[in-house]
Amino acid sequence: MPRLAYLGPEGTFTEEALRLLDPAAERLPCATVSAALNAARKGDADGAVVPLENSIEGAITTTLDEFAWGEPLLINAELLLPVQFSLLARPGTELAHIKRVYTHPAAITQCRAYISRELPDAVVVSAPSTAAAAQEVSLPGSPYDAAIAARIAGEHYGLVELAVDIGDRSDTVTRFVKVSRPQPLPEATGSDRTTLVVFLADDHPGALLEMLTEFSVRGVNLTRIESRPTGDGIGRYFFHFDFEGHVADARVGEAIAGLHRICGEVRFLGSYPRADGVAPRIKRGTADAEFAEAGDWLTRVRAGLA
Ligand SMILES: O=C(O)C(=O)Cc1ccccc1
Repeated sequence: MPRLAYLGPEGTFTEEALRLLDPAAERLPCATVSAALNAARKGDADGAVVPLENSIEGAITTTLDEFAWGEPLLINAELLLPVQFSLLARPGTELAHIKRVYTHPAAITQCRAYISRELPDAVVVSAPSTAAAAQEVSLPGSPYDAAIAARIAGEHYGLVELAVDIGDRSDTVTRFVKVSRPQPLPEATGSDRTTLVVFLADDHPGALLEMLTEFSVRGVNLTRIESRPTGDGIGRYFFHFDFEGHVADARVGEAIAGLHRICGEVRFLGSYPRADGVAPRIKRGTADAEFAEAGDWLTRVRAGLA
């Protein structure tokens, strides 16, 4: 039974994602995304489940940066989870008396309209996770009057639900990934995604275009691109890419080998089945058989046989 670290404590959305990804896993709650990933790196856990992006606010930057800098980890599964937020408070609290709200930053950005409409004078403070916020609010001497978290977190920590489904949109989805220390990749399924981090060799006009060209000429469709600061000064960035396909696919392998040739460093972060099951549209000339046939043709040309 694998042991999986996750952003805890009990009752986070990440825990819900973990339970869906691996119902049999033993769960190791951690205080932060970094702590969960380090537990996987050090071997305290076999892997970790962390949030990567959501459909409103985009990337969870702590996760992106951890993947780029720490000891290498490989993503081996992803999950798309619809999330619903509740306003939770100690029994007896009235909406009118809520002055301090505690929750995870991703929940703050996804409940902006509700907060400004219903709690215009409340101070909203960032918590390590939604469940950590609910746990804190449940303490009798807590400086916070309410938490925004999953309904299940309210049940777990003995809070009452003052409002349900308070997200700005009811169709918000968060994408979670399961990672582990480097190990054999999941097999290609025909509906896969690959994730990479790329550092430039040097800054020059067209550097981004050159990277994109490696994908474009091989018919590889990007599903996410993000630039993140390297920390070496203003204007210094590295890049995160998600794209369709598995590294076992010829077009994907050739594209990332191309990036390896022209970039400073390419960190491979895994090929894994897509949660939505969408299969890529293969552009003419980019199927495995066409790459193989072109390779055979080149061999004949080089042998003076063509
Ligand atoms: O804090 C949590 O419960 C998390 O798992 C992170 C998060 C927060 C808000 C939306 C999705 C995930």
